[in-house]
Amino acid sequence: MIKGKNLHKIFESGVFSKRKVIAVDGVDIEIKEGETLALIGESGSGKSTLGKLLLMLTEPTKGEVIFKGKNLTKMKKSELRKIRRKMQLIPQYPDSALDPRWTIYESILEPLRIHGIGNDDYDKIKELMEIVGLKEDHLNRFPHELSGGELQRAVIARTMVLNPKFIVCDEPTSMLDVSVQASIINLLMDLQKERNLSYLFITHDLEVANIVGHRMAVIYAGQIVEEGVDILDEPLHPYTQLLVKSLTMEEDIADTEEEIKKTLKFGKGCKYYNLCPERSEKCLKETPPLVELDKKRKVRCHKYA
Ligand SMILES: Nc1ncnc2c1ncn2[C@@H]1O[C@H](COP(=O)(O)OP(=O)(O)OP(=O)(O)O)[C@@H](O)[C@H]1O
Repeated sequence: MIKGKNLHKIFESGVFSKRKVIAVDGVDIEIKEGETLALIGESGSGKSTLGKLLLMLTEPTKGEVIFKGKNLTKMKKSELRKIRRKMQLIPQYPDSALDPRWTIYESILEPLRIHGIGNDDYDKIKELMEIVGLKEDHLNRFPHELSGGELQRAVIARTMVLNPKFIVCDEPTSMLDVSVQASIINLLMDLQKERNLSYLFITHDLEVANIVGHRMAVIYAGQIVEEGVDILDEPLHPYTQLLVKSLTMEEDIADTEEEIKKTLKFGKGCKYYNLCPERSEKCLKETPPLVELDKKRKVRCHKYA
């Protein structure tokens, strides 16, 4: 369904002395039809940037995005606009996705207007409300008149109105009460089954990733360090092992966010070198490749190369 090939995103900031941040550093990724790839990593590891690259909401510095066999990176803007309908984002903050001055009906209708598909489609939108678990009465309300969970359901309805095929769910439940999180996750999973959707599900919550993901990818400092199935049962990369231990509070990962920031400009060698308990000379000199092992697992660590 969608592939990212050798994706890079370098951000430059500063007027006089340019500071470079390598937010995504050579990522190869593929999500099949009807599949969820759960992308896990800490704050600043490049999850959202990778999601935006796949949606072409940000242009890759290097690399390609292929959607249903078409190379989006080489496409004219007008062509890309048509394809964008099929690729949508469910953001972390539902209130930022809806205009506070518009009713929920107007917000859900807007994508249809933008893409020139409809100016008024009350019946379709009413049906969508039912599908996402909202009432017809919600359509006349403004965003501030909805709870966090209801707002996220309205955002999901707005996303679904265009019948997308691929959706980046960027921490869609992290701002919600724990009691509401499960119902939103269930809704997304039901919609996936009914509509054969493909998801990139971004989260820093390993338990959520385990529930939603058919496969999982772990990202550290802009690079995928481990990818495959049953990762949490048998983590192979030292960083994934740390994440899994942090679940049971055996390890604290408070220092890693700071360390990620330092390594975003790192050149040669393994980016996890400074924190790795199993580092060797080779890890400092050579960037480990992402090698494919058996059991459908890929790992970026010299131990397995
Ligand atoms: N527009 C931008 N300009 C400059 N730097 C950016 C920009 N967007 C992201 N970055 C930097 O790129 C790195 C990766 O950011 P990104 O938002 O992708 O991480 P993340 O894993 O999604 O984090 P979080 O979980 O906190 O959302 C960070 O160092 C961030 O500061």
